[in-house]
Amino acid sequence: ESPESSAVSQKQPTTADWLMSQTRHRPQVAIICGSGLGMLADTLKCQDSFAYSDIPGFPQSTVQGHAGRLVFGELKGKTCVCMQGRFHMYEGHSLCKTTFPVRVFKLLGVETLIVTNAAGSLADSLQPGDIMIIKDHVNFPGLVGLNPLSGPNDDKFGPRFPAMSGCYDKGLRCLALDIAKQLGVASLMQEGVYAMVGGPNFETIAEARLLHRLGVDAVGMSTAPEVVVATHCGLRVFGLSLITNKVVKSYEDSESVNHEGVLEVGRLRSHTVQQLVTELISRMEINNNNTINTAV
Ligand SMILES: O=P(O)(O)O[C@@H]1C[C@H](O)[C@@H](CO)O1
Ligand SMILES: Nc1nc2[nH]cnc2c(=O)[nH]1
Repeated sequence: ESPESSAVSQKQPTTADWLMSQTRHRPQVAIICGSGLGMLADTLKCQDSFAYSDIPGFPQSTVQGHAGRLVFGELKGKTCVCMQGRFHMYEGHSLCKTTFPVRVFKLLGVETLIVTNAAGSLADSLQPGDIMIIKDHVNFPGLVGLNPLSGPNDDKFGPRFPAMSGCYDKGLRCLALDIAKQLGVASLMQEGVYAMVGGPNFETIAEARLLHRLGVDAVGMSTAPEVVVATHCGLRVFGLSLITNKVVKSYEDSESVNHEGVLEVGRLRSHTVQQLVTELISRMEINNNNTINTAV
């Protein structure tokens, strides 16, 4: 992955410069929309939007429910950029490509990254339609060396060996729980541990049981690499998983999960997720000192 990661990282400044030449917006917050959650971009005012296919250097989305558009706009006094569609490892992208936009966001001056995803629940306390605030993650591909930071370290962005404890900002997690209470949706929300697996197949029953025993609350196929790259370059991160299905853990259970069902739960909960994210952005503090020197 090394020669590719260097080639990919050389394109990020070009992409960021191109975007800055096309829009007046200078985003402070970036949002990555999970499967079926692309409507988060609809709340942005004074939008400038770009198809991924028109952005120099940008990878392309191939998954249903991921429109493939980057939307800039204003939300409650903050400037935001929203990815309507993310990149997954199972689409055949290398991990440095799946996380390409995160460093572009850093170069644009973004300070806070909000990641959202659709996930299956392993915890008995999480039902379809619930929203899990991500407290921590298990990056299964990362544990075996499939890591977007593999290859030469780019010191401009961060250190060779970044710490990952505390990568989901505690202040934002508390704020989100507070907002959930005010919105009257606290019963839908709890904190938990997300695990990323490679996909694209959903879990076998034996795999589901293994994840459950390991203390995983919800499982999906994304997010962890984005959070690793974001944490490496000093972005503050908030993450939430919309629980779209229960992962089948019993041989007696005849139910099975499918992508259409995942998208459907996204549609059903879109309003609540939108309200939560909007309030969070409205109430979060921004420092505005997040620039890095990209001159090499
Ligand atoms: O992009 P996310 O992580 O929300 O997408 C999840 C995982 C798979 O891509 C898909 C399965 O339905 O949803
Ligand atoms: N791996 C995985 N990803 C999902 N995304 C939405 N539901 C699921 C699930 O049950 N398993």
